[in-house]
Amino acid sequence: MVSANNDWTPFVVSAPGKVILFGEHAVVYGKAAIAGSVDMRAYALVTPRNDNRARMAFPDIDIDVLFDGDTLPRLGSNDLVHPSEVEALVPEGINVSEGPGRIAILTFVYLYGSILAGRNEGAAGFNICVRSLLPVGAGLGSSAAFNVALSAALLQLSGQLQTDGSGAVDRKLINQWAFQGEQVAHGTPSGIDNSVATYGGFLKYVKGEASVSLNSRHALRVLITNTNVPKSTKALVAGVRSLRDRHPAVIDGILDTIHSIATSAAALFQSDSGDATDMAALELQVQDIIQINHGLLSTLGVSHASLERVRAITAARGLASKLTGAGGGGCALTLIPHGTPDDSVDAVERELAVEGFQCYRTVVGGGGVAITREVRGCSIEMWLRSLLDQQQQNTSQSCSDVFDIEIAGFAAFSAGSIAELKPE
Ligand SMILES: Nc1ncnc2c1ncn2[C@@H]1O[C@H](COP(=O)(O)OP(=O)(O)OP(=O)(O)O)[C@@H](O)[C@H]1O
Ligand SMILES: C[C@@](O)(CCO)CC(=O)[O-]
Ligand SMILES: [Mg+2]
Repeated sequence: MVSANNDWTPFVVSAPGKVILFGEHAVVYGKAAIAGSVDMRAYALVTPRNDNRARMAFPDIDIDVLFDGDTLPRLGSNDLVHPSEVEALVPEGINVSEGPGRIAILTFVYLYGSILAGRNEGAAGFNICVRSLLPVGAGLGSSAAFNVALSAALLQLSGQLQTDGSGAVDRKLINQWAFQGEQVAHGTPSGIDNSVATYGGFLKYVKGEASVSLNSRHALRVLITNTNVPKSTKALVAGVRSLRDRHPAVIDGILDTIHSIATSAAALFQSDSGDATDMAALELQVQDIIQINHGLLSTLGVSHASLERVRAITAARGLASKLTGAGGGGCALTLIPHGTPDDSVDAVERELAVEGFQCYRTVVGGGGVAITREVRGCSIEMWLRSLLDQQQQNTSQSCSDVFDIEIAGFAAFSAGSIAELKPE
């Protein structure tokens, strides 16, 4: 709990990005989807200050705002504000013009007003700085990782996060608030991205139902290709909605087929016996349905020439790819079947790089939201710094740009204070 004299110690919250294997867009209409976490995360560092002000620094999108605590909203449980109506709550003088910063500021103001309302009256203020290893707006759930990290940080500050005997935090509460944050950004998100960022792992998701963890015996190896073509998740989701409004029976048929793809894929992964021959057969079937799912998404109008280029390059080497996330640019996903020679994957990566695309090789699954309050033997800022240095070393060449930006921004953390990011 935050105390009046702000004698709490800094802490770090992190949450992963996600990759959708099957079911994007259809999941918005209550159909099944399959997704898992990726090993790129957003990190929020929270430090105390003594002047009743809240500083939010989001260097990845060039945002650094200092709020006077008294000007931020306090939303009681009776003040029902829909996330889409939050602009009216932003303190005067704060610029919320179009751009990535607009959504981030609106989300912060909404979550601050809702989560901290009435619970931090004695708190003297805090700094929150979020850095992410995820490309922003590329289909890997950067908004969900941001929302989960921000929600968990504010819940922790407000004293609402209960930990059980094993030290695990209340993920359900974090996920609920992160979903509200996603609504500020998208209007009608399905909730799949924030669920993966909260719980991690590899799961089947249906809106409004508890996620089902898929216990495939084999690690699912994928190549993610960022086409670097910017896209808007909100606009793409709205485009599919308008197509469905014009042709409800036709589009519902497509959404139902995508549902069948996701449910049969879930059954396939669940049936994985761990036997190598079975795995090869399973991967062949997964490759088939990757092609079919992409075809249907393309029919929904959410592919892009750059994504088709990724498909052609990978298909020439026998690998199946589909768009992942909202489409319209952003990222493609390629299954790397077990037994694919490393030099084939290297060659594909080189060909994709020639097109100006960026590749990440990863295994689907991994931990969800995590809060680090204490580290033995060093400050939390030093720990974060060395963790990021280590990740930089472990990451393939193609990620280096992302990490260079990352490490440069985090230099301020190792100095021990977020306030040193830029002079106020
Ligand atoms: N590191 C970050 N710092 C601050 N805000 C961020 C950060 N990463 C993401 N965001 C917020 O999320 C928005 C991007 O979300 P968007 O949903 O369009 O893309 P995505 O989540 O990367 O892709 P998808 O939803 O298709 O998986 C940014 O405009 C910004 O508001
Ligand atoms: C396109 C979509 O299905 C996935 C975005 O990652 C939207 C959503 O589920 O909210
Ligand atoms: Mg998003």
